[in-house]
Amino acid sequence: MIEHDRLIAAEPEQGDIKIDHAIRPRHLADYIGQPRVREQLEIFIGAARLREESLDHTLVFGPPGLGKTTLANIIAAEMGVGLKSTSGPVLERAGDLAAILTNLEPGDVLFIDEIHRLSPVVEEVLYPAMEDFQLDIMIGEGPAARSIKLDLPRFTLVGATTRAGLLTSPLRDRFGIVQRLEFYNLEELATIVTRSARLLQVAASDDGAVEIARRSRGTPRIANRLLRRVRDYADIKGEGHINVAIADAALNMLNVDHHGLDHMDRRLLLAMMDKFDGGPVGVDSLAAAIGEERDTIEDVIEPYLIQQGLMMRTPRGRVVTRQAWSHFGRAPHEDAVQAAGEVRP
Ligand SMILES: Nc1ncnc2c1ncn2[C@@H]1O[C@H](COP(=O)(O)OP(=O)(O)OP(=O)(O)O)[C@@H](O)[C@H]1O
Ligand SMILES: [Mg+2]
Repeated sequence: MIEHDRLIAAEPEQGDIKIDHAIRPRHLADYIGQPRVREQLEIFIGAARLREESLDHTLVFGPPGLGKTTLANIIAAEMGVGLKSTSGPVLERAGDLAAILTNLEPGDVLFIDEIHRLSPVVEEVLYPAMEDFQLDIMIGEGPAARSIKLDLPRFTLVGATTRAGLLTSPLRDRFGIVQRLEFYNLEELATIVTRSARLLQVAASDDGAVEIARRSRGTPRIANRLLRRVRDYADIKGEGHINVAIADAALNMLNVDHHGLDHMDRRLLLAMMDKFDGGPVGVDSLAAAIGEERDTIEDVIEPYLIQQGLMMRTPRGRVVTRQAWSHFGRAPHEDAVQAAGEVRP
């Protein structure tokens, strides 16, 4: 079962959505970690409120589950304005975006998730809307076609994407504020687990929370999901109390290793070692070897492994590091280690 549904997948799943409303932070003060993002937004939001203006358009990027949607909601709440949400793939035609734009109230936040997936025609409509708060759209076809211009209320566009590099540069240039979310450290994740446990009325010791945090891949969504699974285990085997022993036993049972790596991570690293001698290997070959989409590797799996120093991107392709070989108890392949630019200790 666990082999199919990826326990530590960073994308939301059904169970996440159910408890999400209970634990999702609503205000900047409850948003744990990301100190640089929080500090900047506090200033920008404070200044915009002081001047009674709308906040500049804001782009938030980072791997799945780090808190982009949460941040969009917080921005609207802190500005005291409404939020309308949509996403890149949903907006198929220019008219879809026009309908949303003409429905905005002054000051509203328009949240566009997966903004790198907007179609070019929709992007064209977005440019004058962002820059001049004008809707400029063609209606009808052939000789009867005409262009109409409408004034829009001032609004704040909040765009979210897993990789800023996927945005076209005219779109990226139209954001006044750009925030990059980083993986969370152990202490921050433990604070998130403790907070969620409190809100869900689960008894968790500090060391139990730390153990869950350690194995959460730097990602709050995964931390909250592991907390739920460990709670189930604790209900049956630990009289409802989560401590370090219960957390460890539950996570071992769930196949999440001490590094927080799951079978997808392991499969990727093992394929690099076993099939490609540790690399360098191109991402497309790697995708074919493990039967995953290239995008999944680039957006979901690889960022954390790179951040943890288990693999690297080099101009010649991906390589595993010395640390990865030792994680799996193997002798490093010296060519690969050299390709990673690592010198013999
Ligand atoms: N800074 C934070 N402090 C506390 N909890 C957080 C924080 N960031 C995210 N979370 C929790 O993690 C969950 C996932 O966050 P969110 O849905 O905002 O991620 P996302 O970046 O939008 O992911 P995706 O790329 O899949 O859309 C939320 O339900 C929220 O409860
Ligand atoms: Mg989201």
